Formats: sequence, C-alpha cells, structure tokens
Amino acid sequence: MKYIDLSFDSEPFTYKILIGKDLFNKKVFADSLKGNSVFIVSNETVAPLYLDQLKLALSDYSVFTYLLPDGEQYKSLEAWQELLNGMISVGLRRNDTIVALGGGVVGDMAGFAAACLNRGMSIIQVPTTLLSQVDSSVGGKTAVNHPLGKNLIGAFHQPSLVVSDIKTLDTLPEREFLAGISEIIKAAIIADSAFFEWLEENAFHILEHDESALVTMIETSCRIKAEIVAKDAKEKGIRAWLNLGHTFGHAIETCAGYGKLLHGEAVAIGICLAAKFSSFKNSLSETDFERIVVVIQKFGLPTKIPGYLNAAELTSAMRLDKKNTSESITLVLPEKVGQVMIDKNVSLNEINEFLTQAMD
Ligand SMILES: NC(=O)c1ccc[n+]([C@@H]2O[C@H](COP(=O)([O-])OP(=O)(O)OC[C@H]3O[C@@H](n4cnc5c(N)ncnc54)[C@H](O)[C@@H]3O)[C@@H](O)[C@H]2O)c1
Ligand SMILES: O=C(O)C(=O)C[C@@H](O)[C@H](O)[C@H](O)COP(=O)(O)O
Ligand SMILES: [Zn+2]
Repeated sequence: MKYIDLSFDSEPFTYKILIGKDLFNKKVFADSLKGNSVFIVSNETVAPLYLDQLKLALSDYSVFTYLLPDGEQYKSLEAWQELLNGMISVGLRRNDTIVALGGGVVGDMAGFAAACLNRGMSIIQVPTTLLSQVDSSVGGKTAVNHPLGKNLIGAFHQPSLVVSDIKTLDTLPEREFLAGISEIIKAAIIADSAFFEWLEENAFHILEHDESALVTMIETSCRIKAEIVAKDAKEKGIRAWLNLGHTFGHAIETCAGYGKLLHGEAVAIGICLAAKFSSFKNSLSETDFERIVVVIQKFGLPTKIPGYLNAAELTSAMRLDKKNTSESITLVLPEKVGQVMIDKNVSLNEINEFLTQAMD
C-alpha cells in the first residue's frame, strides 16, 4: 500500500487526505507548500519520535520548529499566545505554511493559530494519533479550551492537506489508541450501520492493530466526516451530528479538569448517555442501546460518569455548549444505529434529573 487519497471537495475548499505508510517525503508535501518558510508545530513527546523525518521531507524550505508542552491542559489561550509569539518572532509571512505534527491538541492549537495569524495562513495537518487521523485533522474545526468550557475559543479553518502516516501509530500508547476508537464508533452510529456491524465483528483484529483493519477504520471515518462537512462546513445544521456524545462528554472533561479523562474516553461516556437519554424517550430501541454500550465496552472504553463528578455541575457546564441556541440544551440523539437526530429543546431540569439518575 502506498496511500489512499481521499479528495475532499467542497466549495470553496478542496484538499487531499492521504492515508498510508512512509508518507514523510518531499513528493507528498510539494504541491501544498507555498512561500519560503515552513513552521512546524509539534510537542515535546511527538517531536523526538517524528520531527527529524518530517524536517527531511521539508528540507527544501527554511524550517522553524515550535514545541508545545504536552497535554490537554495546555490547549489554552495562554499557551496559544506563546505559540503566536514564536510564529511572529521568526517573521512568518502570510504565504508561508504551518505544519501541525501531533495529535488533536497540536492540530487544534496550530490550526487556530493558522486561522488568525496574518488573518489566515495555510496549514497542513500531519496527525499522529488514531483520534486525530480519524477525526480532528479533517474538517477545519480549530480551538483552544476555556476553563469554563471545551473549545469555546476557535475558528473554522480548513487545512490544505492532511497526511496520516499509520506507522506513527506504532508508538502510540494503547490508552490513546482506544480513545481514538470512540470517535470511530461515533461516526458509525451517526451515519453507517454497516460500518457499525463491521466494528462489532472486527473488534479482535482492531485490538490486534491489524493493518488492514486500521486502514479501513481511518478511511471510512474520514469519508463519513468529509461527506458531512462538505455539506455543512460551519455547523449550521447536520455537522452537529459529529457532536454525538460531545454535549455530555465536553461537560465531563471540563468538570473533571482537562486531561484527567481523555477526550475519546469522555466522548465514549457521552455516547452512552445520549443513547440512554434517547431510549428513555423511546426514540432508540433497547436492542440498539445495548449494541452501542456493548461495542464501547468491547474496546475497553468507559461507559459511566466517574463518581467524583456531580449532576448539577455537569448540567451547568452543558449550558455553555456551542450548539445551544436558547436556554435549552441541544442534544444529538441516536434514533437507531446509523441514524441520529438533533433535539434543540431539552430543558435543564430534564438534563439534571437524567444525570442524577444516571449517577445513582
Ligand atoms: N478539531 C476537531 O474536529 C477535533 C475532533 C476531535 C477531537 N478534537 C480535539 O483533539 C484533542 C484530542 O486529541 P488526541 O486524542 O489526539 O490527543 P493529544 O493530542 O493529547 O494526543 C494524545 C497523546 O499522545 C501523544 N502522541 C501523539 N502522537 C503520538 C505518537 N505517534 N506516538 C506516541 N505518542 C503520541 C501526545 O503527545 C499526547 O500525549 C482534544 O483536545 C479534542 O477536543 C478536535
Ligand atoms: O468536527 C466536528 O464537527 C466535530 O464535532 C468533531 C468532534 O469529534 C470534535 O471533538 C470537535 O472538536 C467538537 O466540536 P465542538 O464544536 O463541540 O467544540
Ligand atoms: Zn471529538
């Protein structure tokens, strides 16, 4: 396998998502590089593993490097300001290129810097976690967290290229690998029941990190996401489907303290809660509810809210969710495996009661 090329076409943007092995070479990047300089953003964990290989692929350019501290707690306005200082101090011009080498945190921070610096610069995403290869590198959401809420400060800014080298997953800790599966399960629940069945049937191969299973998962998840984003890049409607599990999940991450639970773990719990809420409302069958919980458990992901959190605090955090258009909470709810709906009118009382009961 050399690479799979998913062309992402949606006026006014179009870009390639390359998925394969040994992709850190000059040919892969050549067409997408502009200007004289490349500014690589990575972090202290990923850089020692992959920075030299990437620099070699970019060696026809003048290359600057900036390493972020590692961790969700540094996906902050303060760390982002430092990153901008680094970019400005080397004199990056609008036609230069930013490259994000790392997981979703690096991608979101570098992407937001690219959206803002010089009023917009080109960014290439080089995701190195499963989660970032199946989700965060695609679609152009960029952001930093605020102490009161996840991703509250950000912008939509599409990359010019996504380069997913699956060999980078060889060094990824298993807990991070499993967290990435959460977003894959999400993609299957929202749009592809056949893919969900495939996940149920292939859990063993996936957990063995079988290469062909990996490629299938990454490709299918990117296709599902690309199709939705192509129709609604700025989340005016159906893009909110991709937020399944995130209304609860983001509140859990915020209340637990950023970094305590991984994003994918919080989303796994959030998906179970959304499914439970939907089944309480008789919108999801008991059978599909069970299938969702069982598949999440199969991949060793959590399904329940940690006992150290409380319902009132979670409800309060959910009020700040970006999907809300009024005092009510907007929830994405599964109707069956492969189909979701958006409910914009869930009252705070209903959420509070539901969470209180779910934590019993
Ligand atoms: N923009 C979007 O559409 C979108 C989508 C989903 C998630 N996100 C965001 O992405 C973030 C989560 O991303 P993540 O799960 O990639 O976490 P992450 O970026 O924190 O990476 C996880 C850990 O793995 C390390 N790492 C990365 N690549 C590695 C490799 N190849 N080998 C060894 N270690 C490696 C990192 O240094 C980090 O410690 C969250 O902030 C979430 O909000 C954004
Ligand atoms: O791309 C999207 O749209 C998503 O919702 C993907 C999510 O997995 C991702 O975590 C995203 O950052 C959440 O978006 P937010 O708008 O709720 O911050
Ligand atoms: Zn997510």
